[in-house]
Amino acid sequence: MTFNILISDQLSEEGIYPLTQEENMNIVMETALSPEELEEKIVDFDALLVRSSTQVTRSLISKAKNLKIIGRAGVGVDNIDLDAATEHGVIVVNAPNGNTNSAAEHTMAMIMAISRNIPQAYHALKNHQWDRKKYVGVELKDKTLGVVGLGRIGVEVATRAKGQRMNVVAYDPFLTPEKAEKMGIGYGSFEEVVSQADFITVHTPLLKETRHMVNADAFQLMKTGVFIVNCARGGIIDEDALYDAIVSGKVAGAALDVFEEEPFVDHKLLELPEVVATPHLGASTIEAQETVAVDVSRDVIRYLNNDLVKNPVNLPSVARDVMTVIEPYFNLSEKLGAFLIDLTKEVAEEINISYSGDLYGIEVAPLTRNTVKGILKRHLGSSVNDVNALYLAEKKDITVRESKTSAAKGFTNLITVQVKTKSGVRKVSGTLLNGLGPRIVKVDGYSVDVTPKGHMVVIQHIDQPGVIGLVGSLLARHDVNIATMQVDRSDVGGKAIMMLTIDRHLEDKALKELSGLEEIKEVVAIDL
Ligand SMILES: NC(=O)c1ccc[n+]([C@@H]2O[C@H](COP(=O)([O-])OP(=O)(O)OC[C@H]3O[C@@H](n4cnc5c(N)ncnc54)[C@H](O)[C@@H]3O)[C@@H](O)[C@H]2O)c1
Ligand SMILES: O=C(O)[C@H](O)COP(=O)(O)O
Repeated sequence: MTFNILISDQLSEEGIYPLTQEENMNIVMETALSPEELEEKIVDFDALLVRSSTQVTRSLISKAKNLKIIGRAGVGVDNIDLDAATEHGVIVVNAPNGNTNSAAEHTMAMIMAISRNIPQAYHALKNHQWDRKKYVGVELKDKTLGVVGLGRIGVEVATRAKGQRMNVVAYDPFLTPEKAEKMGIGYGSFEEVVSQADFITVHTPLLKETRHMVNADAFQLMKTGVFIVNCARGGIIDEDALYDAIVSGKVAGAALDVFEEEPFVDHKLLELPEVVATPHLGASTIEAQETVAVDVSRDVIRYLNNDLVKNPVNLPSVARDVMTVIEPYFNLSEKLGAFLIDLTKEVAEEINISYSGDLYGIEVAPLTRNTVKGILKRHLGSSVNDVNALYLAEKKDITVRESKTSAAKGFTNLITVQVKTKSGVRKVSGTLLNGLGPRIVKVDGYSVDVTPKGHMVVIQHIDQPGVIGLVGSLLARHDVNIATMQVDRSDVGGKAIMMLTIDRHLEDKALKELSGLEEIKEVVAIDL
């Protein structure tokens, strides 16, 4: 089988050498495609290799019917819609180590450039101005460098700054006092770090939590005359707030390699003489480009040849033939988790997931992550993904157990999710029906048959004549159309369940009225 590989950003030719050596890889390099052209082109490709310039959007991924892997020749994956990739069963790999050194060196170059006005003085000299007075700088020795984000690059920058005899103080949620002591640096909260520093350099990824973390409030805390460096990601620093802080004299200078919107040719920050800038060159060295391209190329080859990849971003390392089998269950597994946690309305203390039938004997860890993601999303929002779902569950002291049985109670495959909360245990089972897609087939032991999608109402009631009619007419009074209805009971006149799918979200007023009916024990509205 031949695989089509599209390279849509400028990658090192030496770096993609491993790919070119594979007989079954057809490589196309097109680095000037518009987003529309890329969406048209991607249909035929099995792999897409990018740097930071290509925006790998949900729309692009949804058009990429054959796409199996996205390789990011670099670290930051904020240009890739990871959720969309995961949902479509597309694995994302990156090259997290290959450009660390180059980015750290570039950061040091920027710190040096700005402390001694080198770009400004050079520019003046090129314009025939010999001005020694204007470009008096400051020494780095004995100054404090505040490092925000002490990961791969942050550590390298801190180490180099110590070589310049700077004092280093860092903030990173994972930084322990022991690690700081071992590195010979100080540590503190974000506020403590930015208020102590003479130079501040950021090295976090761009996340919801880090977007504009250096904002007007942060500038308020800083020393007057502070220098700001960003060789990580545009958006970590609020550019408007930085502009104001430079104009007001709070910030003496800024060195920027990255920007909120890239690329650009005009930027208001560049009109300020205190700003030095490079066009996202942190990783642009011959060495880094070769290494990152080799790293992603090798992972693409591994994945397409059914081997485990080294640097997966959105999934645990799983062979492609396994992925192909479990991919159809992704939607079902997440929906079961989301459905169940909406049903309980409480925080999970324990999660048990059992896999039966066809799923016996298959690597199901990615499905477990996906289910846990569905459960945690209710309280933690979109910060949960397949990569961090189990980690976050552990952090919240939620026990996650996975089990398998070959018998699937009459179904060819069955996933049962059980959640223990402080009020008790609830469970839901789902199956993937051949050709018909996912179905919820059991809720708390009652049999149902519902597609886990859209707006639902789950009603626990007493099995007696007239209840269905009451529910139907109450919903009709609220202009809620019932699309489907399922009923099951424990025994005649005993406990029963009614599961409705409706055409729109059930408002609180109707929900309250339903809950007020004597025959009804519990009503829950669920939107999946
Ligand atoms: N300019 C360039 O060309 C270039 C080159 C390489 C990397 N980068 C960027 O540099 C950044 C760092 O890369 P890396 O390889 O060191 O990543 P990394 O994952 O090794 O380190 C990131 C660190 O940030 C920390 N962090 C996360 N949220 C934080 C928060 N709210 N506050 C403080 N710290 C937080 C993490 O704990 C982690 O230690 C990334 O944004 C990457 O995309 C830019
Ligand atoms: O995150 C990264 O690896 C850097 O920002 C490099 O991006 P680039 O590959 O577009 O130079």
